[in-house]
Amino acid sequence: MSDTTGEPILEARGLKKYYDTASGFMDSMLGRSSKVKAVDDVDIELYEGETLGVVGESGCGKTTLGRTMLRLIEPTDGSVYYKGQDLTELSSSDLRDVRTDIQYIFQDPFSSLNPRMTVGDIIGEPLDIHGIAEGQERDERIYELLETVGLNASHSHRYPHEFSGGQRQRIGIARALAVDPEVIICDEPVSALDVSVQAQILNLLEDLQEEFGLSYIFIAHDLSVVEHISDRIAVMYLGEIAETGTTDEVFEPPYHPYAEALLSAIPEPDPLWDGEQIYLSGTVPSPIDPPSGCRFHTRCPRVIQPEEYDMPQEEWRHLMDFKQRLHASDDLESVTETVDADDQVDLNTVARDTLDELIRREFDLPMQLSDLQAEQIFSQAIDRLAEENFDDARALVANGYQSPCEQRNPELLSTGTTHKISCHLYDDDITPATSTTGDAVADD
Ligand SMILES: Nc1ncnc2c1ncn2[C@@H]1O[C@H](COP(=O)(O)OP(=O)(O)OP(=O)(O)O)[C@@H](O)[C@H]1O
Repeated sequence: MSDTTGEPILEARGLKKYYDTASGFMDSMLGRSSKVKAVDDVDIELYEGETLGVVGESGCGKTTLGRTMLRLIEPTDGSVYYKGQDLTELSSSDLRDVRTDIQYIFQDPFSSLNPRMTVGDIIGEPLDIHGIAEGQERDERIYELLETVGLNASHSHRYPHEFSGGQRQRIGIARALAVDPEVIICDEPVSALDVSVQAQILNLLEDLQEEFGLSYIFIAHDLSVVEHISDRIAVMYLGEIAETGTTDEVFEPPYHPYAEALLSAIPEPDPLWDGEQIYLSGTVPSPIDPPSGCRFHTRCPRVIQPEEYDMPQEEWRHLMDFKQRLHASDDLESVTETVDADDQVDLNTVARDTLDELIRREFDLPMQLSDLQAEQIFSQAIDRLAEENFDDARALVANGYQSPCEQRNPELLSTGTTHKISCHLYDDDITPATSTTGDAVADD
């Protein structure tokens, strides 16, 4: 178990990585580029001997965070401290020395090993690069490493294609161990493997941690993978940290609504979640133009209603979905894309009331919204859409249905000594229609 009272062994402060999407010289010259905000102002700490799980859906920036921390990718801004030393300020030769202390295990054991090298040379390469051992000593070290990760010394003469996925990941682990590191960043090391093999690799990593006193950052898209291996967890969403705390804190209320949804998606028979699975609207938005305010508001089941409204939470979520679809649509086909395909209505000649019904069906809204003011706005927006006046419909909905969550980015707020959540539900300045207390929020 880690000691989180001392200084972190590895720490990111205000770390940012914005990728430039300009595809060539002309794009750059003409200013035709935009920034992919893959990691956006992230603070995390890794303490000695602990495992920090970093979790989030595909595209949330986990790999970019892991690689930027080791400067395999250059950060755009911010600092990474290893034992107090800022890695972003090191020259490449000083950085090479530090790289023996911090190693990286890649997600895909199939592509991360050079197919033309023997296993012995793959594991021996870091020994050569860092001048750690040569000749007989090098061979012995390779045999020892192979045995440490559960393979045989005789495997050193074989090639990667002769091994299974789990065995290849063991080879990747042996290569990382060769330089006697202190920290290993494990980037989804088991997600390409069968479930039974996953457990073996996780056990191996845990055994190695104990034997060598290693500290891990363990990246995964699934909370169930990090549940047993992590001392602490950071949940990432669209380049930012949504929630962080000890594993127990993250697995218990109060929850960030995103973490809660990930938790509810853990397949049976995990006893930690006994509610229904929470389904999120849509997919992760583009990090080129992330949503305003809280980045999760476009999908959040608990997105806060304006104080003047009083309607069931699900209805409000569906109204927000309608608003977002309208924002991105220029024709009625896109607004009614699901029901339209079923009904084959001619939208060029559709009657206003039929359109009203189609849109309510598309967004699972009742024929009369629970809140009178919200209903009036909806009805006026349908009038405008029936006239194909998209601009006015969009403006009505944009002004009428505004969540406090869209207006400013929530801070990471402490809800316990080590537990932090970035969500306006826990922000005293904002009064949601539902209760603000953690347990009440989590249990309804
Ligand atoms: N070299 C690059 N150039 C431009 N955009 C990139 C680059 N690498 C990653 N991205 C984008 O940055 C965002 C974060 O990607 P990243 O791979 O870090 O996420 P992730 O959470 O690790 O996802 P996955 O689990 O799929 O690897 C994504 O939108 C991705 O498309």
